[in-house]
Amino acid sequence: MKGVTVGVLALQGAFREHRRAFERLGAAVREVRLPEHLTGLCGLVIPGGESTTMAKLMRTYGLDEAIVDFHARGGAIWGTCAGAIVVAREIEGRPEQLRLGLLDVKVARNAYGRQVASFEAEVPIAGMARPFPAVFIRAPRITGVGEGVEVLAEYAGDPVMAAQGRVLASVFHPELSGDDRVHARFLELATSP
Ligand SMILES: NC(=O)CC[C@H](N)C(=O)O
Repeated sequence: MKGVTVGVLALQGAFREHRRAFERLGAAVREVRLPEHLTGLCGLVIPGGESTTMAKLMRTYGLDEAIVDFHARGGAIWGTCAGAIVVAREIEGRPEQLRLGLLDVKVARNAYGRQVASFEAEVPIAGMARPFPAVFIRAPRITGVGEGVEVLAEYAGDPVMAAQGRVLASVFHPELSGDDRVHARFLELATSP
């Protein structure tokens, strides 16, 4: 994708892998560490990592408000795993945890249990011809979705990828599977009029 610059929040977590996936697709990537780094981007990825640490750092640098503004001005946002927690409206049992509330879903952190903390599954995604090799790492579970939310993929009866307007969330890690189809989907969303 020529002429497109997408941002990856680079405070903590798996941001380098996202960068490489977008670069394979021909997009330019900027690592975002301060509010001014959002200028001129069409989209921003909030990566996997540790959602409480990431949220604290976002607040420290003023990125929580800056990202909400960026979204209000038309920027696309994609949260993966911890990032999906950060964009959610509600975090079960943790009303005090900072989140952006951009996606009308309720999530439960680390909800896939200890013995299956990490696993891979072939997950069909709406609009994709072949299932996606989804890597789950201490993934949150989406336990509720609002009316305006479109569920794009499910695993074991739970939504694992969802969208609402220009916000996308996946509880798995597409940047770790070597399959760039979800990154391509996000670039389409971010560059659509
Ligand atoms: N791989 C991940 O991003 C895990 C998310 C992490 N368990 C959290 O709650 O923040």
